[in-house]
Amino acid sequence: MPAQNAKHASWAYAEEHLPEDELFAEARQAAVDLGVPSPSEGTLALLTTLAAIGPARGIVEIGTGVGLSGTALLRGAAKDAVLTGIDADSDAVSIARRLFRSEPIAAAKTRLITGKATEVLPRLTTAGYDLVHIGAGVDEMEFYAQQGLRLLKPAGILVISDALAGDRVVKPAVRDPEVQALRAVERSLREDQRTVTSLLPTGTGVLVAVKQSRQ
Ligand SMILES: C[S@@+](CC[C@H](N)C(=O)[O-])C[C@H]1O[C@@H](n2cnc3c(N)ncnc32)[C@H](O)[C@@H]1O
Repeated sequence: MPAQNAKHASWAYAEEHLPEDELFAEARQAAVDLGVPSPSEGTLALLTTLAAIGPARGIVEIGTGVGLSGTALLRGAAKDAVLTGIDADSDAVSIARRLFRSEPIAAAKTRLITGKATEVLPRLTTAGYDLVHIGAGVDEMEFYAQQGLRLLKPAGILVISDALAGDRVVKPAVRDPEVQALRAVERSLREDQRTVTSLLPTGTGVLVAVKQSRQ
């Protein structure tokens, strides 16, 4: 098998590492009907794993959509965790609310806010959270990332999903504003003395930055 094909086969194999349950399959269909993109299976498994570190108690999510990623985060988080989910689309928020109600782990652990992340984030408590997931469009990506670092406690985890915008970030000829914003945020987090980072090929790319606790 040529190296490129083998690499793709490994990526696909890793994506299917954790089989999805019926609840997620239904939520995926609701997302398709609404026209909201969903995180990949591998991305959801990674979110559950990252939330299990600590485990996370305070979680903020930008772009909760129909609630797949929020549910994945709560499956790994502490029993008394609270997820503050922000989404500008009220239809998506209604579906997320239903999903959280059908998921025993997520019941009563979510605070959903319908609104623009640029307006909601500044109102949240500095150093009050263990994990921030940025799963929304990239119109204000640098602002979201800086707000994320402000919200995190030391050793908190910042996760940006769809960090490779499909496969567009890796193509030098692609220079549209969305791709440029993702390249810029990758560089700024990598160069930020407060963080250690890793860019993973999971799903459509996941950038993970941990806010260092040592000075
Ligand atoms: C890729 S979808 C998120 C999917 C979601 N994580 C899930 O698991 O279902 C992106 C979501 O971000 C929301 N969004 C986009 N820009 C936003 C903004 N500025 N503030 C809040 N939400 C935003 C969209 O309404 C959409 O639901």
